[in-house]
Amino acid sequence: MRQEDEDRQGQSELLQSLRSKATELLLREEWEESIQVYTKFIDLSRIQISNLEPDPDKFRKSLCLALCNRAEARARLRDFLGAMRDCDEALEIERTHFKTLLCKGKVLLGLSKYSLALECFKTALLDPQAGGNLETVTEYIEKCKKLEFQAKTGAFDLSDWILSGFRGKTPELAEFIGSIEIKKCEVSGRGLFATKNIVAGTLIIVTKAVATERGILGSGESGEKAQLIMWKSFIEEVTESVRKCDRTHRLVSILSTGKDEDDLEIPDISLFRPDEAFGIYDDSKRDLDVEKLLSILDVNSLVEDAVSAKVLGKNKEYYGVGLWTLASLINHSCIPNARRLHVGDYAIVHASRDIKAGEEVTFAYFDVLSPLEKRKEMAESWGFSCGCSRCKFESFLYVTNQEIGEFEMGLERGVDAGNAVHMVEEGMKRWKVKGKDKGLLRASYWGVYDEIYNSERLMKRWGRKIPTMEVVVDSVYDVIGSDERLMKMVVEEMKKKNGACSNIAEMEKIVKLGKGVYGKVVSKKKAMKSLLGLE
Ligand SMILES: C[S@@+](CC[C@H](N)C(=O)[O-])C[C@H]1O[C@@H](n2cnc3c(N)ncnc32)[C@H](O)[C@@H]1O
Repeated sequence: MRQEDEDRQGQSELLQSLRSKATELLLREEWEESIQVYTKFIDLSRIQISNLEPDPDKFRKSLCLALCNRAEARARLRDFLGAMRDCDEALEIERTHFKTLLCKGKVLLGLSKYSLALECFKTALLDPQAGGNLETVTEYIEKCKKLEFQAKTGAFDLSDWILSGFRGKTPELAEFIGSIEIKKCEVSGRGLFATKNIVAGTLIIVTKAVATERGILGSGESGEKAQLIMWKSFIEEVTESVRKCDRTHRLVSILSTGKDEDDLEIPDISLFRPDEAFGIYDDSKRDLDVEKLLSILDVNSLVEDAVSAKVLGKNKEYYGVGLWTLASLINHSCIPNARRLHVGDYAIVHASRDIKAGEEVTFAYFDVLSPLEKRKEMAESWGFSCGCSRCKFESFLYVTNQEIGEFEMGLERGVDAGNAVHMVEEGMKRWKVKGKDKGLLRASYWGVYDEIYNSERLMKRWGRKIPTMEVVVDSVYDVIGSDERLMKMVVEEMKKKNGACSNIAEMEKIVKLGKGVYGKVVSKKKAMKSLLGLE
């Protein structure tokens, strides 16, 4: 045998063994290792092709398949950009390579690029291999259409999942940006502002996490330790996502570190739209400033079971922390108008009461059904001093009315809740607190209102001297929007009076509160009733 032929045979055997090894690793789901072996195979194949072997087509075909398989492994490791590059190279070799088109479509779906994904799946149908996989491709096509519709309209429907008791897979959602823009905010840095009137319950954004981490926290020292471990993995995950994707890097580096907020850039909202996103192939890996990233995570990470959020599905059982870039531009207010709903890795931000065009969209970082001093402490632990109009109003009221301080001291000594509510209501007449502002103080002293309306004994004694629960709930809703505690109070009252059924006006009120807590995510009445705990 000639030396040349021997070399060729040697190369061919080497390629053969690399391919078998890589396939085996892929089947064993050892993604990193299979990528390494496929890379060796791909490099060697390229050399063979450029050496103008007698049968370059044979090499091209196997190169196409190897690229496709490496793309699959990269996608599993969430290296979407690497996967996209492999898919594109494979498709240059074979324009309608079925497996590659399927993989590219799935990657594009992962990047929330629904229309491009749809094109891929439609092209896949042209391949003869599609015949045996028609059902899979058709399912993907339907999914792309559904997500594209959600992304355009903001119409999401979780009814069936809710009615099934959250069984099965968590629904996949589209990313959606409603009628909002990013503007300079008077209070601090930038914020999100409504560009149109937004009705309570309307979805404002649906956004996928850069990273999330969940776990079960015990109490005491072990709980703290578990939280530290979770935080460490969360930081690693964010670092990884930022390192792998230039777009994520860009979006995360826009976020506030809590310092010099007034000098921050004001990005255009389109930067956050996945379909308009810049260079999905541009992954010029940047050095990460670790200190900056840690400050960003400190200021912007959100916990899923926060007071202004609800978690649906199995994640409810865990403590979860995550980073949602667009939601990170939402400021805190003690008179918030929005809330979050967490479904899988998505955060759904919706109006918790009507929002006027031009108004800033805000949610509560901490419990705003608390008195001013308590709120100040909580804001401080978040690293800022709250500049909202409610804090300004209440600070002024405290300075001008010494009585309020004395009343609060009485509360600390454990004054009877009925007496306390009566004192606040009478006090508001002397302090000239009128109209909507009454809701602010009722929200501040919600604890005693809650106690009295939940106690038959106290209601018998004080009921006639204080406003009705409905009046108080309405006035608190007007200023802080819907809240689970308001909703539950009205539901319980209705159940006490009429059993599970109610008159239309009461039911409408409960649904309004429910939409404010959960957002408009159901089309079926039964599903809303189940969320409200009425079924
Ligand atoms: C998650 S960021 C919110 C967006 C931020 N304003 C920006 O420009 O990126 C949280 C930071 O915003 C500021 N902030 C949010 N709500 C505030 C409020 N009610 N009063 C004062 N500062 C606030 C604080 O500096 C806080 O650390």
